[in-house]
Formats: sequence, structure tokens, C-alpha cells
Amino acid sequence: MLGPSALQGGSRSSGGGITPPDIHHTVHTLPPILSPVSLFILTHVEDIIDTGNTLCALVALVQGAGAASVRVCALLDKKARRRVPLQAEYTGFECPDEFIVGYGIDYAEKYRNLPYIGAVKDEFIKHS
Ligand SMILES: O=P(O)(O)OC[C@H]1O[C@H](OP(=O)(O)OP(=O)(O)O)[C@H](O)[C@@H]1O
Repeated sequence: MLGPSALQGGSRSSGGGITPPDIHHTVHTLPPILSPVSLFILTHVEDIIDTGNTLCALVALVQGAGAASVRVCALLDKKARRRVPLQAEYTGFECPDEFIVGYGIDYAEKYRNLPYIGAVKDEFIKHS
């Protein structure tokens, strides 16, 4: 059965569109918790869905492990950035295509601790 720490480890990728998601890292950092799984129902809670790559990989992994049902819940859904067909069952708010921070979401490892959700202004975004 999947444990909470395993799920946290499996949910990592790039959210704010700052760096590309590292799905291989995601999969390889999962501990060997997916061996004999019989039947379980999982609701995965995520802060934000961006490209959908993270959850697409995670859902496939969990389904492949024998989940009877996998449901995705996300506070924010940045649909305009989607690269794979991922549809969350439960979402809080549709999010514009901006750099979002706060409530655990960072921009270059900053502003995670803001007690509200904000968008980083263009003049603060590093263009490389
Ligand atoms: O839909 P995707 O494009 O795959 O992005 C979504 C993921 O990105 C964010 O994590 P992030 O990589 O920023 O890690 P962090 O939570 O440690 O900042 C977020 O928490 C999701 O897990």
C-alpha cells in the first residue's frame, strides 16, 4: 500500500514552469512500495496542476500498481499550460498562466510561506 511519504516523494516536478519536470526522478525516488498491491482507492491531493506531467506519471504508476480508483484533487488548475490530458476530479480554482506563489508554491524557492496565493509580477521574473 502506498504510504503518505511515498506519495509526497512521487509528487515532485516543476510547478511554476521554472524548470522542466523530472519524471524519471519522480519515479525512481519512489521506494519499493508498489509491490504486491491488491486493491486500494487513492485520492491524491496536489497544490497545483501545471503541465500535468507529474500527475499523469503518478496516476499511471499507481494504476499500474493495481489501484481500483485514483482521483486527483488540486487547489489550483493551470489548464492553459497542460501538455498531457490530465483531468482532476476535484479542483479549487482555475488558475491563469502566471507564476503563482504562496500556500507552499514557490517561485525559484521563494514565497512558499505566503499565507495567500499571489502572482509574481513580470518585472520580478528573471528572463534567461
Ligand atoms: O503539472 P506539472 O507541470 O507536472 O507541475 C505540477 C507540480 O509542480 C509543483 O511542484 P514543484 O516541482 O514546483 O515542486 P515543489 O512543490 O517542491 O516546488 C506542484 O507541486 C506539482 O507537483
